[in-house]
Amino acid sequence: MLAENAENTDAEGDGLRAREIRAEQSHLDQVYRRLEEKIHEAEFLMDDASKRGQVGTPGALAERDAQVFRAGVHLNRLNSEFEDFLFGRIDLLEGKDGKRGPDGAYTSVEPADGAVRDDGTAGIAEILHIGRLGVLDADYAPLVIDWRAPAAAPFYRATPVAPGRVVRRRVIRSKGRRVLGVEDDLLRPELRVEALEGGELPVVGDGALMAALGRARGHAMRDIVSSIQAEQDEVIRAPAASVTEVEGGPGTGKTAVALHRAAYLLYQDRRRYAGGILIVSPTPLLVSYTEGVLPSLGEEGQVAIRALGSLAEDAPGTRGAVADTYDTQAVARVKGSARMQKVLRKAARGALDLGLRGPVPERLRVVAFGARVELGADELRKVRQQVLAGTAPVNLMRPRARKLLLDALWERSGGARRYPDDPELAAEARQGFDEDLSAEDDFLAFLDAWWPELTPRQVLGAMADEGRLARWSRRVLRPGEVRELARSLRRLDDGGDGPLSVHDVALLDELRGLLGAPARPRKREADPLDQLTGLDELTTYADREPSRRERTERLAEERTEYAHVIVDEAQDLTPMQWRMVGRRGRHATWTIVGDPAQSSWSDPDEAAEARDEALGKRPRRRFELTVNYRNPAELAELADRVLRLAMPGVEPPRAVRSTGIAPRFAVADGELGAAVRAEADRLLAEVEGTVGVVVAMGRREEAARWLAGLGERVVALGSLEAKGLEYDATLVVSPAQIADESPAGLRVLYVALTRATQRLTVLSAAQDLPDGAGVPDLLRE
Ligand SMILES: Nc1ncnc2c1ncn2[C@@H]1O[C@H](COP(=O)(O)OP(=O)(O)OP(=O)(O)O)[C@@H](O)[C@H]1O
Repeated sequence: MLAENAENTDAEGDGLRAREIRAEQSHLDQVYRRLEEKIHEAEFLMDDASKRGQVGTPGALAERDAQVFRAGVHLNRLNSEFEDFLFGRIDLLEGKDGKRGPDGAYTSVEPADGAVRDDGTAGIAEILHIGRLGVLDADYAPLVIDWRAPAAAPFYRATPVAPGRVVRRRVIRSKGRRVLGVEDDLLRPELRVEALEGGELPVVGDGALMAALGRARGHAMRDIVSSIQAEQDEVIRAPAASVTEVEGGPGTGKTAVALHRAAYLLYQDRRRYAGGILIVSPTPLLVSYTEGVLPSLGEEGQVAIRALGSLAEDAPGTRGAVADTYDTQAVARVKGSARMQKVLRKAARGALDLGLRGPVPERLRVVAFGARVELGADELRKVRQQVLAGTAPVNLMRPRARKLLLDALWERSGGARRYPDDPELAAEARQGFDEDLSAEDDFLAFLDAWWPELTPRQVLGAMADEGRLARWSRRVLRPGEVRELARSLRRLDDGGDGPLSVHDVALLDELRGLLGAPARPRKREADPLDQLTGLDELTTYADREPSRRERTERLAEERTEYAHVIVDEAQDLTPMQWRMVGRRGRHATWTIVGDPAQSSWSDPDEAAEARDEALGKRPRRRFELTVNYRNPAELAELADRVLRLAMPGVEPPRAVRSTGIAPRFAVADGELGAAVRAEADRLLAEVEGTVGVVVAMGRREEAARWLAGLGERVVALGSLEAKGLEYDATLVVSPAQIADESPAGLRVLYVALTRATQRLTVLSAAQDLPDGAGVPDLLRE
């Protein structure tokens, strides 16, 4: 039965494989028995705690709550249905010293002096099984080591060149409680080794990595926990402090590494990262593609994966702001530019005069000391300018505006001259004057209308007026840029409501800072602890104690700062987006992954400056990933031709796989839509998994119509949406059109050509100038 799953056709190999699978099965059975015991323990603890009386000192109750919370998290993790709880094993030589770490494993990486005997034989001294969580048996001996524990590092790091104590590395493939297969790598082939169980150390098959890479793709990314490679492992386990920067070409595992690093950091210092880890992704498509990876590693809750277009969604002042539309490349360039800071600053101030919240009064009349006192338009303007000379956020300047208005009214009323010889009486009179006026409805109504509380959306909406925008952006934007920007903002109505683009969101976030957060609406939200644990049937001490509860609510609601920020596809952030992300990590440590050769931003220097500003003076640690795990060599070679045009001199990553299948070149002679559909259909027949059809951004909607009815395995994508994603097969439609769409078009085309794990078809239209073999001009050698 088990042997059915074996891939080895050789009968002897089959027998060996089946025997080794049985051995791992018996270990897995033992692990599950122990897990069940732990689950019962955790359930008992929860049950017991919730039954206990709701009395006691606040300290004791809070401690009990914490215990229940921990047990709940633990229980949830144990109960998760992992596809492969146990996935690895290493057989190790005796270590240099006999010390054991907290997980029960020996800590030494290097073998003891006598571990290899003079005659080239050696004995296995220790076996470690590696899995998603650590499990100890009843005697505290390790049954499974958590993949993030130091003792598990040799599983990922050992190579034949530097094997350390590792003799054999085994990848175990299991589903639920069943072991399906094993694949071994022998790291010390020169030795004759006795297994710990006796007999010669058996070795089954090879190429666990290749087997993993060849499997068909679905619409979700898988974790790579069983086959992380040494250079990737170094990034994942790099110290958390300061900034870790990772560069690598397409398919080198940058996104995968970033996600595994989040899980590693949580394991390493859970208390610190309770402050939250933010992962910033360029598109909602990439967010949904990667979302399942962390839960599969046993981690959720403390990690927020957000698309750039929804980063401001939870912040007070921009709540609900989510991008759902696109800008043209020209408009995106203006909105993303660092120059927008100046324009927005002027807009935030200038918008006070626009009557966005009702007519702006031109004079202020009050009655003081039995007489009418009035400030006219000129005086009001002067007061406004005086207030705006400050640096506080505009909405928070209102108390100062009130104070300066009262000063001016006091002056005008002659109040200052009434008590020339008695400063004490004068001060008292002034206080009475201020109190009387401040309580007057008319004065308050004036203040509301004259210094209205503005929202970021209102100000952004106000920028749709070209004349006004031209005033606010004088000497900053060119007239053509002003026209395009104003036109794009006409999607918004007078109040600023309407569809937002991803670049609008960064502008709103900037305006939020310039205006200051408005007063917080009072509302009861779900307890964050409940969301983490699913413990909603329990009430906790914190629930019953209102001030603590409010504080917890407020913190969760206002989480715009994180303890660690991970930026994926960092090469694409515009300067304004760097500012938005930077505001969320002012006190954070950072991991930044990206590939300059895939950048769709046209001014890399400007973006680099903004990135430096966001990261400040923190020291940086740099890593490079060099192996392409996604594209077969045949497809990578084609993409490299575009890389040479886009970024001459840049070294492409090394593709590790070859399928023997060259890319296909087709030419659309007649109607483009029919050709796209026919080629997509052809790819669907050739691969089991997904097919991505990449078109120029301007063709997205058309393409979706062309493919209608072909089923869920095929998706139409604009070139910029393809970022970070992968498909079994890709159809790239009109390389020339993709390349011509923006100044960074060649790099965007490079992204499109590097999405496929198996097959690639390039479909040319007339503008691609295909040669006799259908190879478009841009892709010829
Ligand atoms: N060590 C590994 N074992 C198995 N699969 C891997 C490994 N490293 C990467 N992969 C696979 O290679 C593919 C590419 O990984 P990933 O998307 O993280 O690369 P990337 O560097 O972010 O690519 P891009 O820059 O093109 O977005 C994924 O399918 C990933 O699962």
